[in-house]
Amino acid sequence: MKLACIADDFTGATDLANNLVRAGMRVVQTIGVPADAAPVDADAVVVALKSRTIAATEAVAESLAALRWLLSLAPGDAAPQVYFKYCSTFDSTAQGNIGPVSEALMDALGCALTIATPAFPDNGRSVFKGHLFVGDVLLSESGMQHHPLTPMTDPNLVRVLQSQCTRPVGLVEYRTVLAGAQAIRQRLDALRAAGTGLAIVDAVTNEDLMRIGEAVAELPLVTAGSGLATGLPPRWGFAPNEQAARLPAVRGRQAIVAGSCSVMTNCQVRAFIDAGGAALAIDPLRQADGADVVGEALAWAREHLAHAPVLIYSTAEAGAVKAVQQRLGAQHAGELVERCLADVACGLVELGVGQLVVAGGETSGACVQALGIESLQIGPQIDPGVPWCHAHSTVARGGLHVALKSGNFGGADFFSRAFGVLAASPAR
Ligand SMILES: Nc1ncnc2c1ncn2[C@@H]1O[C@H](COP(=O)(O)OP(=O)(O)O)[C@@H](O)[C@H]1O
Ligand SMILES: O=C(O)[C@@H](O)C(=O)COP(=O)(O)O
Repeated sequence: MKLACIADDFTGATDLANNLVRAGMRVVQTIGVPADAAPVDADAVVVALKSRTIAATEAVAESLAALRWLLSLAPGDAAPQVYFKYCSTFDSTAQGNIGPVSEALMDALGCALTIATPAFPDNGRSVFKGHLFVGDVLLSESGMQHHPLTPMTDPNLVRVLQSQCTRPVGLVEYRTVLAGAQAIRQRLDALRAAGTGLAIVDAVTNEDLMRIGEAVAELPLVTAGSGLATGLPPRWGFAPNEQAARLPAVRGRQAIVAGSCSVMTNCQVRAFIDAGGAALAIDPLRQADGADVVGEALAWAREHLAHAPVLIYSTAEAGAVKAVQQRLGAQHAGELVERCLADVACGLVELGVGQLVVAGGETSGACVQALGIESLQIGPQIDPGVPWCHAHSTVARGGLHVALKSGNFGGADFFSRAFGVLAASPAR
């Protein structure tokens, strides 16, 4: 194993695994920390946690448990590089968890300095002078300022990360990144010598990520979005390999469950409905008042599933989310809706759904856990950062194809296009 990865949510984990697979690595992705330490035959292992929005102390404990399990797979001198994956929009709360988890991993690995590189150019995330851009706008103007759980109101990542860390946070500026791997290494050495613990690294293009990937070969720990994963595999001689994308043959009905309230998911829900798709909205306030929202949704789905994909969604615009949160509290509203959509996902699978798209990171975490999925095999990419996967599930006898879509990923027609991509890709 060359790379031991810990991802702070489930969509992020498949995003990372997807980039590694496309770069030619054999990847095993587990859901949570497995109970045993059976040998794993893979070049990279990704442990998916649901630790992005939980208390920082719990996120640290879970991440360290994942680290211990990963390192137990590779005893002796062959220590893999450790990769802490978080969101390309640096999603975090005022308490963390990017800073506390990064520092705990540094302590555990005896790592004096690590990098923080959320850039993912294929999805329009770039970092320049420490500021994160989503497409053409700053993070804080991208819609992420309204995120239900992790509103991002400051685009200056040095400042954001510093507020979560005890160690000093520095910056590797773009002109250094452009100058190449040696210049980046020298800058990192200088920062380490000056006592800096974590360095935000500017990156705008995939070539930048290649240079950074080469420069960080000696670091025991890197922290990043999934973009950096494209820059690491060439170092070990891996090259792109399409064979890695073959999954078992498709079966079953098609459904989408959406709990993301991100700008792009709102747009995708609208596009699906405008194209005549069968869609049903979940009302969190009716659910809070005790209505059988799950039962109603499944009764509706039973009527529509035979004909085409169905969409069941709680996705709403910022104003509507705020109104729900004012009545229920942000945390409680989030948990309530996640529980509801997880029950809906299980019910859909019991109704014969074999191809399931879930939109939203926390939502995916809740659904995947409820479906009793322990590991995922990565298949063909639908859009950058979102692959189809295949999983064994305690609810789906015969296996399940799932696509876990990060809130802001995918084109506007993602929901209608996703199933065609799966049908068109050669099966194993
Ligand atoms: N209508 C709604 N009102 C309030 N909260 C909601 C609503 N719909 C979804 N949520 C919650 O918002 C959060 C969205 O987060 P997530 O699923 O990670 O999406 P994203 O990928 O966009 O970050 C979840 O906790 C979800 O339960
Ligand atoms: O890095 C990314 O942007 C994604 O992999 C990711 O983590 C997105 O999180 P959600 O939007 O919460 O799904």
